[in-house]
Amino acid sequence: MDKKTKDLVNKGIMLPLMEEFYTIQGEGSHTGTAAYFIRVGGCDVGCHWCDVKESWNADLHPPTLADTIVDNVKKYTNTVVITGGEPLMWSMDYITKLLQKNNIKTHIETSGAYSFSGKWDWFCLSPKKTKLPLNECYLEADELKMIIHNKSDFEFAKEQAAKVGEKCQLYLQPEWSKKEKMTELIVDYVMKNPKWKISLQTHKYLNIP
Ligand SMILES: C[S@@+](CC[C@H](N)C(=O)[O-])C[C@H]1O[C@@H](n2cnc3c(N)ncnc32)[C@H](O)[C@@H]1O
Ligand SMILES: Nc1nc2[nH]cc(C(=O)O)c2c(=O)[nH]1
Ligand code: SF4
Ligand SMILES: [Mg+2]
Repeated sequence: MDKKTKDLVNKGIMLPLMEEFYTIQGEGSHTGTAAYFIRVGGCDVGCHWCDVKESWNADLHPPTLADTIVDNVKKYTNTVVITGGEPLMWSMDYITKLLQKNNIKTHIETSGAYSFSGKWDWFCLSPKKTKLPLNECYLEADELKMIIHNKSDFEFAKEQAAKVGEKCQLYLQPEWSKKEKMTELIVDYVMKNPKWKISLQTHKYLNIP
């Protein structure tokens, strides 16, 4: 990467773009809502069950101007979900300001493991044991989405819920490869602990991106 491109990526004016697609938000609070997804490359949180490991190496994804991405979004809808990889590895200030200037609602999917940036209409925090969220990210969470891969993840979910604000919505989502067993446990847990709700990866059941 030349120096000029590197500089633009550092400022968030360009982002390593893995893919962009118009689909239905499959998870969490906005499940069922049409949204344009922007998947940014780069992540070193290292979840062994991650369903987009191809995103991890940022060098494999071409630096793309945020202005070009926003022009694409405008053709489709008024809600964007920025995901990854780990979007907060990059400055989200430039792209989110530009999106909001164009009356596009900005949603993020993040582990919260990197410093907060951006202006968000919806902040979905999905903490990981391997690299915990920074305190500044807990404060921003509108939605806490805990992935349940084994029984001990319920205890981790409880600990993480103690760190978010009162208005934050709480979700338990079965890890896809363990979904039969974990969904059953989550159903039982939610009935006993009704402040939690269940989130399913509905796009995978629908066979859409
Ligand atoms: C691929 S991640 C990208 C955003 C960010 N790195 C994060 O983890 O929040 C998007 C969402 O998918 C969830 N996820 C990833 N792999 C999953 C799996 N195998 N089963 C269920 N959810 C998964 C993550 O926890 C996160 O909420
Ligand atoms: N339809 C759909 N909904 C999603 N919600 C969160 C996703 C993600 O990978 O961040 C995702 C995704 O990849 N597809
Ligand atoms: S933090 Fe997100 S993108 Fe990174 S490995 Fe975990 S699930 Fe995958
Ligand atoms: Mg996904």
